[in-house]
Amino acid sequence: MPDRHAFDAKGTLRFDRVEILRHGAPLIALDEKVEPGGVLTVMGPSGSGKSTLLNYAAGFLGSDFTARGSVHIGETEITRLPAYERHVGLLFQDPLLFPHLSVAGNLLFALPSWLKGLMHRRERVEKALEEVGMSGFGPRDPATLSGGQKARVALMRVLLAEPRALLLDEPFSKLDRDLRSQIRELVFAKAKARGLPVLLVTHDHADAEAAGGMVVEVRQAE
Ligand SMILES: Nc1ncnc2c1ncn2[C@@H]1O[C@H](COP(=O)(O)OP(=O)(O)OP(=O)(O)O)[C@@H](O)[C@H]1O
Repeated sequence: MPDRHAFDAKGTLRFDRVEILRHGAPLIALDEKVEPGGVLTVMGPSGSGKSTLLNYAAGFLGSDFTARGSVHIGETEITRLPAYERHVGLLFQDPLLFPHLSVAGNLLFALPSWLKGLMHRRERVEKALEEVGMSGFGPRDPATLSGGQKARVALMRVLLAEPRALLLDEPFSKLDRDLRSQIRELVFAKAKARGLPVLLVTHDHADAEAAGGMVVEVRQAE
């Protein structure tokens, strides 16, 4: 049996005295936690290191940076694990759907490898589309979708991979106002229903308010 999960329990996402340095100079620091189903919002000026912080948690820190401190989900220190075993779901400004795959292909790609049987996999995908009001969209080319539809597919692609936490890097910023509030309600509701802790990076106070949790303001590094 392949490793079904590197770790199973849902848990608190915890940044334990994390400090990130760029070329040896302090960039950003975070010492906070977010409970399952909760949202922690990180706000701050452009260039203050918010995306870098998410990259550290996800395992993609660039070579210009070094980090101290650790990131945990429940009892597991994920910063000790390779990126592919961290089970964090990432959403960015752009939905980043694979252009050469259909909507269903994008979603099938995300399913964990232990989930066997093509029929079973297809059913999961169809259910995911149904969950976001997109039944029957499986064969569509992602290029033919509206911005809101792309955002919904990107969300379900992340959730189908069964993450233990969500890291959101300005995922609503390219959507116009009405759509923005719809999509963010959807993202927060799905995360809450699954008991996932969420770290949200945003410039928008309305996003922070809608998230409802604690807000941390980071400053521009000197
Ligand atoms: N891959 C990289 N290699 C080197 N420097 C980088 C890299 N990515 C970002 N930087 C630099 O690191 C600093 C922090 O960037 P980061 O993208 O984390 O900031 P941010 O707070 O997310 O900004 P924004 O709000 O504009 O998205 C910036 O000075 C940026 O130019």
